[in-house]
Amino acid sequence: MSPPSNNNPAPARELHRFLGIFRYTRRALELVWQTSRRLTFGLMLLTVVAGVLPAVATWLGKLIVDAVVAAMEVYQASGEIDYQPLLTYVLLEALVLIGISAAQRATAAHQALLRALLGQKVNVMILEKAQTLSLAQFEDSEFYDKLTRARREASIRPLALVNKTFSLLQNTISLASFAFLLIQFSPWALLLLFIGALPVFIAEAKFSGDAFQIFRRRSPETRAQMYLETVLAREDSIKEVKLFQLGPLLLGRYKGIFDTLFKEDRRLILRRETWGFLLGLLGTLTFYAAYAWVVLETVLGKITLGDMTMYLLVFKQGQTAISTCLTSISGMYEDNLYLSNLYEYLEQPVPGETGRITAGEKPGDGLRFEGVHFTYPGSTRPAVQDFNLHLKPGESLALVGENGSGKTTLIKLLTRLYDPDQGRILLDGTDLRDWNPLTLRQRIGVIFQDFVRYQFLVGENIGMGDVEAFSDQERWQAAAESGMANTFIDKLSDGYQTQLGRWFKGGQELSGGQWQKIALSRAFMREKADILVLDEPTAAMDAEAEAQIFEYFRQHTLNKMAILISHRFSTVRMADKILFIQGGQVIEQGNHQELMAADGRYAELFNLQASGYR
Ligand SMILES: Nc1ncnc2c1ncn2[C@@H]1O[C@H](COP(=O)(O)OP(=O)(O)OP(=O)(O)O)[C@@H](O)[C@H]1O
Repeated sequence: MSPPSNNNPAPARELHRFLGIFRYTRRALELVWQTSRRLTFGLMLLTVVAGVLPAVATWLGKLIVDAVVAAMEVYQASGEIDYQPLLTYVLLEALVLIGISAAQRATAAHQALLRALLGQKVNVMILEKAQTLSLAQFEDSEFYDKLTRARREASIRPLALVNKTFSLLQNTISLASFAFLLIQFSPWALLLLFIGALPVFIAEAKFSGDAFQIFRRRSPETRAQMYLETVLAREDSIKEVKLFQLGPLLLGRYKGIFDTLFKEDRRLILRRETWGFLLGLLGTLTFYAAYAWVVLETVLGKITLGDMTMYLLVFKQGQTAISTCLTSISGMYEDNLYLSNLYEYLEQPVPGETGRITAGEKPGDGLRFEGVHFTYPGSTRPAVQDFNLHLKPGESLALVGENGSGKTTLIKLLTRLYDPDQGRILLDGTDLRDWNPLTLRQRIGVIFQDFVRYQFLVGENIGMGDVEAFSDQERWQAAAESGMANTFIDKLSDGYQTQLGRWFKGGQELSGGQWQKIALSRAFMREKADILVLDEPTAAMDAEAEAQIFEYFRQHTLNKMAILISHRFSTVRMADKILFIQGGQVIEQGNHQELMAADGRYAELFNLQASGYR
């Protein structure tokens, strides 16, 4: 926020801030217009019709009363009654009221259709944007807040804003037509109408601004509540919650957050409504002042009885129109504030992946890490330091080291989920940053330790490894054989067509090791990739299965580069090259024999594990 300046007094600044927030109205209108021109146009037309008709009805009311008075006079003088004009006016008024009701229904239908279309459009925009963002952005809690807020609120807000804009337009038209009628009584009456409404308007604007500030400020608490809801009611956490009896503890936290938020809400609601009532009283007082004035003028014979009914109605409806306008404006202000969040998210700068190279300068050179350093955003400790490596096609590499030593981070750098802070990574002699990101990703196949368990068919879960062969059943089977998943898949009720997971009807849950075999098969789908990485996806398998898988993996990757991360030294020993990593740095390297001969950390841990198996 800019510091207050002396020549810009506080109320002016407040007003500027208030008006500035309306800048999203135009964008919301554009969005709605792009969603459906026909529906938006229909809505506009209906708005104008619904805006004019109430004044017409009021005016017809006056004509009816005056015609009644005239007819009564004629009847008293001549004993005759002329029904014709009276019935015509009554019929006309009935038609106008039918018109108003039809316009209201049609508006509701247009709004409902637009809401559905717009909700879908905004959600797709949010999800498409998510595809362009970097992993770092997803891991940034502030950014994640923005995304959550955008998803939660924004799909309904644009239409709400447009509806309010139209309602404002409609009421302004009504108000103009009422003003046209009222000004014939007295311009002062018109002024009175507006002055009466002003205090409520100011209060509304202030309080809706406060409400949004609260909403924005408490976003971390709201997220904490959402998280607790997930933990308390999701299949993957409920096991622990039950067994550790965490329910009351977590529910207590959940309620605690609500109580704090509620106190703040209550204060705001009470202040808002009390001030609304007090300032609204001013409106009521002005109405009755006008009432007395109109009545007096009628008694003095300056206006007719029909005029009196009309002016009173105009004044009353005018007040309602003004207060609806004000509610619309303060609602629009609120919607605009929420939309600002959606646009902040949509306009989040996308990391520029500008590389175009599709073939390296030195084909066949393989992979090189040269003096690579990397620290995670927001962290002070480097996760990778001065890392050097050369891996040639046909070689296999194993990364070993304690938890948190930086192994996964190296893979994230290799796959460009992050870029190094210093140094560079080369593939076939060309910096990864110069490679076309799509070509690069096609050359790499990775299964992370937290691979995704897609709640899809078994075959599709494997097919995910190569989108071009997503539905290719023969390829699924070949990959499943390599990943050693075929034996248990054949025993499933629908084989490769079995639905996995518990989210959908008939879904079957697999064991941890079985899921890992599915993930491995997914890696084997990636036939075109020449760098294959397995980041501990075999931890849940028995040692024999893991050793078998790696043997198979090695045979299938003869001309490729294979990188595996494992805490099992019995498997690691098979690799051509082994790097022992500690604190993001290589402390020992060589093949198994060399490292054993060196008798360092590797040898120590290898012997420790081997003695465990004895
Ligand atoms: N997204 C992240 N943001 C910030 N720091 C991170 C992030 N991921 C990992 N780290 C930190 O970076 C360091 C290296 O983590 P990394 O995941 O690379 O370890 P690892 O060797 O793969 O461990 P493990 O054997 O447990 O899988 C750790 O200190 C960790 O706390």
